[in-house]
Amino acid sequence: MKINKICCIGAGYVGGPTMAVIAKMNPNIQVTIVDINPERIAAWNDEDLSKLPVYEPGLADIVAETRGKNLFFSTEIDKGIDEAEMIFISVNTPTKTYGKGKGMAADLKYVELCARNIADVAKSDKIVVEKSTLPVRTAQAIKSILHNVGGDVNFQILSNPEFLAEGTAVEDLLKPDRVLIGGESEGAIESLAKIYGSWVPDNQILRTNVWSSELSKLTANAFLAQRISSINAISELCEHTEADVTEVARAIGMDSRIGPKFLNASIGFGGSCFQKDILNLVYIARSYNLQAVADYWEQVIILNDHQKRRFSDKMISTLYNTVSGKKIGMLGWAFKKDTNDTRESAAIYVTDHLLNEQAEVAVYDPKVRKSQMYTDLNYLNTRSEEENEALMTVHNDPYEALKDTHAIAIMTEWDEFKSYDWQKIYDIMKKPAFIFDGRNILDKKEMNKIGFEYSSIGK
Ligand SMILES: NC(=O)c1ccc[n+]([C@@H]2O[C@H](COP(=O)([O-])OP(=O)(O)OC[C@H]3O[C@@H](n4cnc5c(N)ncnc54)[C@H](O)[C@@H]3O)[C@@H](O)[C@H]2O)c1
Ligand SMILES: O=c1ccn([C@@H]2O[C@H](COP(=O)(O)OP(=O)(O)O[C@H]3O[C@H](CO)[C@@H](O)[C@H](O)[C@H]3O)[C@@H](O)[C@H]2O)c(=O)[nH]1
Repeated sequence: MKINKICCIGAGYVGGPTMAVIAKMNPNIQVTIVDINPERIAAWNDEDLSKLPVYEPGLADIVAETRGKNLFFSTEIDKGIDEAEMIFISVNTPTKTYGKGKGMAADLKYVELCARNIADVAKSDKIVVEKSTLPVRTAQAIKSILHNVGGDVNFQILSNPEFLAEGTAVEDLLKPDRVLIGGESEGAIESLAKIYGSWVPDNQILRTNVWSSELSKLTANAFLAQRISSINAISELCEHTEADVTEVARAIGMDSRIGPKFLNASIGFGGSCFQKDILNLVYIARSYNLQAVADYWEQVIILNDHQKRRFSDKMISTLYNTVSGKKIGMLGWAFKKDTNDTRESAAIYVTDHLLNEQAEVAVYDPKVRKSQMYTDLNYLNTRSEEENEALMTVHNDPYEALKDTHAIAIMTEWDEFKSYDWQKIYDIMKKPAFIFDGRNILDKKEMNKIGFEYSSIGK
């Protein structure tokens, strides 16, 4: 099928950047991104590109180049579906917070709503592409909905999971390691492959069956997260043995079978994907009664929770077993650098733990909005919104946040933190001045020379 018009349902961290790059690389295809959230669409349409709802290096330039030409953002979902030959479903698939599978399974209600919406509106044949991360065999459910509600319109369903990482989304989209397309219909697969083919070499466009494609996405995230939990487990052992986790990571990473990437010990992984997708994998394994498989992958999450917890526990024990009434400066709230996304960020959990111990937390992050930080904390429901506002302050200036603090916790590896005037920071802190570097970004010797009590992960 020749594709002239694409519609993407979901203008989020995946839909926005992915479609912007598809539009840039395919100037003859009209791409419309639709969403039920009018504020989000208004932000994507904002003249002021600094107000785009997703911050990603390089994204604003691509939006500036394509928006209004062949890239459009709209709340008119039905119109978008009706006009397009190919529809991407790129809505959120969070962990269920209710009912069967609560806390484990992916909540597919938004995906199902999209399928029903497409079935209701479509008057001509469509290729429906699963872009959201979905449990293996979801395409079956989408197919069943489309075929049972959709009259005599012909639907082809493809799985095309997205592998971009936040903070490097544009780079990842422009130079993907691979593009994965799972499907039954060769024609539909090739229609989508042609779109990617305008910038991705054909040997990097992998064609598989639908189920392999769906399962590969969960598996890729499980393997990546497993590497982080593995090195984080070793980091704790390093702290007891005078081994240095950075040296260990370098030593093992030079084995070409292991490779050097994704071996940075940290405060624990965050982000909207790893935890959600592994919990989903565990849930799926249990649903097939594969207990050993489920237990194996669940351990990745258990270790990650342990890593976050032991970081705040170590802060408290080092600060003479009490942080009550002490001001703690927190550098970074985003789950990693170069993004404004805070979903599942370790900073949220560490702050909550410190507030339970009656600390006062003063936060600075270069890209995350104050309102988002309070939303994240309030979502945990640990204490009232008023209490959270009284105990946690948010600052636009890092030096102001760090003034009169007893300790600093580095939660995100933002580059700018490395170039701060650490002598000046030392001077404005209470003494002894402690730094807990959850990202291993500062130089221990330099910090000790200034006078800091410095501790990091796995050293
Ligand atoms: N964030 C990432 O880096 C990333 C990377 C790869 C894959 N994924 C997967 O991609 C999917 C989307 O993730 P995201 O981070 O973009 O989510 P997101 O929450 O940023 O965006 C989802 C958007 O979908 C919209 N939406 C929900 N239901 C809708 C409906 N019925 N009609 C129209 N719009 C609707 C929401 O309003 C929201 O704007 C998830 O399945 C996620 O697991 C995410
Ligand atoms: O060596 C490392 C690498 C990462 N992290 C942390 O792990 C989390 C996730 O990082 P990253 O994977 O870079 O970002 P995401 O945007 O969550 O991307 C992951 O999740 C996406 C959503 O499914 C996938 O598309 C990507 O391929 C996959 O990398 C962050 O908190 C990082 O700080 C570490 O602690 N150590």
